[in-house]
Amino acid sequence: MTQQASISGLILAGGRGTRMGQVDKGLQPFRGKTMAAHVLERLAPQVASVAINANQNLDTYAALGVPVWPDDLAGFAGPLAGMEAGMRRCQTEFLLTAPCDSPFLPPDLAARLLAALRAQDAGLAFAMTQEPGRRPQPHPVFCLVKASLLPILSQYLAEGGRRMDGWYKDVKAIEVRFEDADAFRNINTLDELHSLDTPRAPRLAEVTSCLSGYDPDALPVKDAQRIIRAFVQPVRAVEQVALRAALGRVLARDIVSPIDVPAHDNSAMDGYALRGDDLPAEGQTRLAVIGTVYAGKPMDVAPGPGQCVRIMTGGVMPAGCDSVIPQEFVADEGTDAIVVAAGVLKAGDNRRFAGEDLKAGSAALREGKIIRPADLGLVASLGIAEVPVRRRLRVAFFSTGDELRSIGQPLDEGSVYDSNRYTIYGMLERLGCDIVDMGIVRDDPAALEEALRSACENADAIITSGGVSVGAADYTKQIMARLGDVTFWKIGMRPGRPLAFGRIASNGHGAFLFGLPGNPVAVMVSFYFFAREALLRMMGADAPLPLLRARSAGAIRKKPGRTEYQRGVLTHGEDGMPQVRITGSQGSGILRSMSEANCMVVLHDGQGNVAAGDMVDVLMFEGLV
Ligand SMILES: Nc1nc2c(c(=O)[nH]1)N[C@H]1C(S)=C(S)[C@@H](COP(=O)(O)OP(=O)(O)OC[C@H]3O[C@@H](n4cnc5c(N)ncnc54)[C@H](O)[C@@H]3O)O[C@H]1N2
Ligand code: MOO
Ligand SMILES: [Mg+2]
Repeated sequence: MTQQASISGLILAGGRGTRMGQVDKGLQPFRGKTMAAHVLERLAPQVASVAINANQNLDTYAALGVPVWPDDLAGFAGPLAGMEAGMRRCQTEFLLTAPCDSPFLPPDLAARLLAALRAQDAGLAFAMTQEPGRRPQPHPVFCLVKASLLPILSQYLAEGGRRMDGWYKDVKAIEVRFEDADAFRNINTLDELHSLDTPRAPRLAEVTSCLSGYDPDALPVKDAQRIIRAFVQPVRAVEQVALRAALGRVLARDIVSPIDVPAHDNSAMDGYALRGDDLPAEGQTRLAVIGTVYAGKPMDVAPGPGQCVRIMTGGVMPAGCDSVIPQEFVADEGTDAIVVAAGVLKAGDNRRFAGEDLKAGSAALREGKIIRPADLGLVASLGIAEVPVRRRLRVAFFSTGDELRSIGQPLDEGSVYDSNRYTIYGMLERLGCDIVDMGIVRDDPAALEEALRSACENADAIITSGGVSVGAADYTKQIMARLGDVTFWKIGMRPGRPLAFGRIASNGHGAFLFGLPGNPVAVMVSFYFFAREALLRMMGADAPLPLLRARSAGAIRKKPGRTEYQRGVLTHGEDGMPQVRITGSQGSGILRSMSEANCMVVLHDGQGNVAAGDMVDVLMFEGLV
């Protein structure tokens, strides 16, 4: 959806909320954020800017990062009073209103109302729907109005008028039919709100039924990844953060460039700006220097034929000039003339065009991008101080097993220190999640249930390690199954064969669950190849694993029919090409070889033995988020 530069959006949140028991409707939580935030998210991409009309809790609305305008009329005078306040402050030709309790409003609301209004040369256009066999349903608060009609509206209000359609007779008002009646649905009662606010995740069975030959006990890696991808849902809440704080966060909406970058044609070199027509075909020519342009100090001259201007890199090209000759290519003739030889420059050389980096109105960054240093710079180059990002994902994690001890505890016979919580901590931190470390949970059904419920009530996703294989004390699986829609897989891979995946719920809160295997290398491999992508999706980002190809330094034994992940060290061969060798023992409990590795060699399902010199897929650890 393109932004409509001629339209300002206004969210009408100025009511008393009587039907919701005097609560402020726009601030009611719905699917993880306030209703007004939903409306904002849908409206913002359609218009040049959005403001909110509210008469109470102004600071809370302002926290959404947009201007908040109360009615100018006293006493909760209804939606027209909000519209009036909006029209009075509107900087564009049109104002588009939408109520704060309509979180599903159509993504093409602005475009369609504007097209109809223009086609019929109307002053005001509002939405209507008609379901088969029912009466037409007008939706007058979804309204596009010419801001210039303000005096007519103000007069109607001053005379005591309050009805939405009461002033239509004085302006040319038209109805615009939309097909999807649900899109205009507003939520009037708290019950209705809560009944809609249930997760929309599909059932696992619905997802797995789409796979032919689905066998949870022999599931190919690609199928498991596909199921997980189809099942997880992104968090929807958006927050506006200062540019620097956006580093590593996921962009929630396209950033549209408000300006051309660069703003002017400018020089790419320190030299002389000249007219291409003056370049000699043979021999040499003499050009008079009529001034100097510094970067940031444009000069209001237009060199004529036979003239040029000294110019610095970044300096605005003077009118009529289309080329810049670097100063080292000219012969000086004092300070007021240069000599240019034939063949050293083509017309058009060393000129940077206005908008060649970014054109005003084009998307500089796309929604879903994880913001990197270059992106910070790009946004800064547009003069934008704050950006909308998805809220951080909250991930709770714990280790299971009676044999586990925490650092600081004595290591009695048969016990081991818990390392998984540290590797998981590291991987989650690098992903940029908010983490909740829940420690070690004993192999005890009540303790496990308590931990899973508490994780579920406090986080969007849960990661556990251990207890997902077939051992006698592995109660984890029973409890997980009892709390939700969870499946237990044996995946055709090594390491990381057992995996529990699904969604559990407790006291009305839901969370996605990844039950990773306990072995210290298996837990990391399962995280990288399953949980990582899923968590990124939940964060609103799409970041597939960055695999690259390298030559295998030695032979690797590999059975076809399962995916194997081998720890490797990637270096460069004598010919400078990437080359990988496998680290020592590949046992799934041996963390040392994981720590020595800088990458994993991915040997796919169908692949057999690898000979020295064969090319293989490699996943680098460095740079892996
Ligand atoms: N009969 C079978 N036995 C096993 C199978 C199988 O298919 N049939 N699968 C094996 C595979 S593969 C794996 S992987 C493990 C997975 O076991 P669990 O997820 O049930 O994990 P645990 O039994 O709790 O622990 C396994 C192993 O890892 C150590 N561990 C666990 N948590 C931690 C931690 N936080 N820090 C350090 N080390 C940890 C634990 O002490 C065990 O040695 O099952 C195989 N068995
Ligand atoms: O998952 Mo286990 O051997 O694959 O550690
Ligand atoms: Mg076990």
